[in-house]
Amino acid sequence: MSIILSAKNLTKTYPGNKYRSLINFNLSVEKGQITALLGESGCGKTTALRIIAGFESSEKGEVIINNRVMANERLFTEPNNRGVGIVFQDYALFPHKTVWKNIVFGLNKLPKNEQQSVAERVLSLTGLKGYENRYPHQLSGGQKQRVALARALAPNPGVLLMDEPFSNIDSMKKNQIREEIREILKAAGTTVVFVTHDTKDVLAIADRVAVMKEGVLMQEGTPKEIFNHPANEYIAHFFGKTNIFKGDVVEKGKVESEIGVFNLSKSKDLGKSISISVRPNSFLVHTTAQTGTVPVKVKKRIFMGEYTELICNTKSGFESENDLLVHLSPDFHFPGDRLWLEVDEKNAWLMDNSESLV
Ligand SMILES: Nc1ncnc2c1ncn2[C@@H]1O[C@H](COP(=O)(O)OP(=O)(O)OP(=O)(O)O)[C@@H](O)[C@H]1O
Repeated sequence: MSIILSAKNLTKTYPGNKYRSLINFNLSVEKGQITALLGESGCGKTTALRIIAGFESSEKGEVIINNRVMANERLFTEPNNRGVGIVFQDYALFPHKTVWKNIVFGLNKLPKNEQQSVAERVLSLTGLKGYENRYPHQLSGGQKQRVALARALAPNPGVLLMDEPFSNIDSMKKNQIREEIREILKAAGTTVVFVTHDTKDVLAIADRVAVMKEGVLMQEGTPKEIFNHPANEYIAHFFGKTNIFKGDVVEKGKVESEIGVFNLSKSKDLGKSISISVRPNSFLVHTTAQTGTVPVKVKKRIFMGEYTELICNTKSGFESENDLLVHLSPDFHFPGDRLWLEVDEKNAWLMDNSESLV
């Protein structure tokens, strides 16, 4: 697979700020891949996207697109010469131009007949045939987004950059629109980097995800890898609900904790503290005490449709302040407020507490 986009050591301090908004940011994106930059507000994801697009400069490092160095310490290529398409958060459609005119706007270097065939291709790709003569105000949010996408795809960009593409779509429609967008992007074979703070966007459309915090890319991988094997507690929490238990390395390769004893593949110093992440649906749940189980007291049951969320107290004596989340099938009935939990080795993910950056 060939690398279409590579960002190396991008670093940014905005004028007047005492902190760096982006710190040694590295990313490689393969052809046809959809990569998400994920993180909470202010973590630097838009800054990374804007540097790749050429709307901001980096203090050091370089941006390479399609084997061409677009920016480094000596050179800077303007955004319109980078071969990137951009879909802005607010779509930035021209309000007084029809859908058709919005789409052909960036094609003015092509002869008229080619403009026509490209526009027809992207209209059909984005399911907008029949809407050519409408104005943006005559479209739904999802349709506007597809026009923005059609306009960005029309010049056949090497890389498409999207800033929070689903933030203006109401939540009822989001799932359907995410699926449509993924299908369009995959059908076009486009290489994409998009920014989001919503893990649901990532799980629905991304092939890979880069999780960021305070200007640093902390972990990069497939959504499944990051969900199952987060590098640290922050990522474990960010990527869906989880329970964190503390454990200690008691002998070489063994971690002892409140929720059980686990094997550790990497060698760690004796006495070292380890965090154990267990997703709420990963417990084996018993209604009676068994060896190797931990008793919990159920404080609250919340019906969530596909599952029931239990909020429990753990630790012997039930005095812990820490809530523990358990997801059960709504059909799982149990009398009273006591359950016994067990964690299978394969469902426990052990992390070094040092938040070491991967
Ligand atoms: N033009 C600017 N001037 C000064 N500081 C800025 C500028 N743009 C962004 N910042 C700061 O840089 C940091 C990262 O901002 P950035 O917009 O990249 O974050 P983000 O992760 O995209 O956040 P959001 O999800 O809220 O858009 C923030 O602390 C922000 O206040």
